[in-house]
Amino acid sequence: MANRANRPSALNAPSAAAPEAQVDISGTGASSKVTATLPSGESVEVLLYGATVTSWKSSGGKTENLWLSEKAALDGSKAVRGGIPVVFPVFGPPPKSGHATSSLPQHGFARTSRWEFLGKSTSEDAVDASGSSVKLDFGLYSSGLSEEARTAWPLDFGLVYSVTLSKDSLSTVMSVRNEGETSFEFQMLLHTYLKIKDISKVSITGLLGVEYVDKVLNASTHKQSDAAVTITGEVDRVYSSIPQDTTSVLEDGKPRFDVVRDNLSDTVVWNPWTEKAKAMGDFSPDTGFKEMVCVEVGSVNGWQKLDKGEVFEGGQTIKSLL
Ligand SMILES: O=P(O)(O)OC[C@H]1O[C@@H](O)[C@H](O)[C@@H](O)[C@@H]1O
Repeated sequence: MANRANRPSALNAPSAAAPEAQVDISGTGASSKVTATLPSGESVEVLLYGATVTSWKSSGGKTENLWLSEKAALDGSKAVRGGIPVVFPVFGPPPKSGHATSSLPQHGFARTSRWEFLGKSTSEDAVDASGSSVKLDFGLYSSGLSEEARTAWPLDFGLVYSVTLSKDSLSTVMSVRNEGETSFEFQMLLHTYLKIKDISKVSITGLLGVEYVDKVLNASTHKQSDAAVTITGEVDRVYSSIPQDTTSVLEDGKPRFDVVRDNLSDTVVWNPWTEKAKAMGDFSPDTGFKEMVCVEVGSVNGWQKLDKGEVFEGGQTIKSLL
């Protein structure tokens, strides 16, 4: 797992001849964010609140790949509507009672907690000497939780979330460590809002034959029988135990994104469509649902269990294929 001991490193430390990625910290308090830019112009922006990736630009900085609501709260007052909110330790509404997560809000506390920036990694495999990739690490520990979250989930854990920007891809990987005496169970998910041009031209592949729970149809279970998922109304599906690693998003039949899962077997496909979009106060514009689709990788079918000292690591690499 990513190790706290070898960070933080010096920001923008001078290196040999090759140009390095630029890493800047800006803003104050809950609005603090870390921005990394490669010498070739690609960039990523991460709000410390929730360690939420709010922007990822590829093609030399010309193409924004993530959808962010015009009314997303970026001041730490609520979870960000857009980008990549981190869901932990429970996905969706928690079990009503009888589970350690039962007193938590929907999607847990990671997306509404202030994370620590641990630094940019300087190890050779993490930061390409040519400046073509840079890895940023963020940490959240039980000691850093609000009193409310700590009371609701009084377990000792450490999360390290690594965001690696490369020329045409972004990797976001979470490491969960049990730092207490007691075992705990959790779910995690990376709630990625992909920016697309026109939802009517989007198809999603890589899910054929996979079972899913349809939250729009009373949580009934179905099997994906079409090779491509198209979206013509509200969609909220939890695909589980997916054998293939890659879920692809195509626009107009052309590959737009590949979302590659790493040690995570589930994927949620979500689009709120007209009514739900309108009903969300922080979803803007109302027609924004035409320009986004959430493809959310995670471990949300059942629970991951960690005993004392154990670590779980899982994440995604998203490739922008323009
Ligand atoms: O409004 P929230 O809490 O950010 O959740 C947004 C959506 O997140 C998705 O992951 C869920 O499957 C949906 O059911 C939910 O509506």
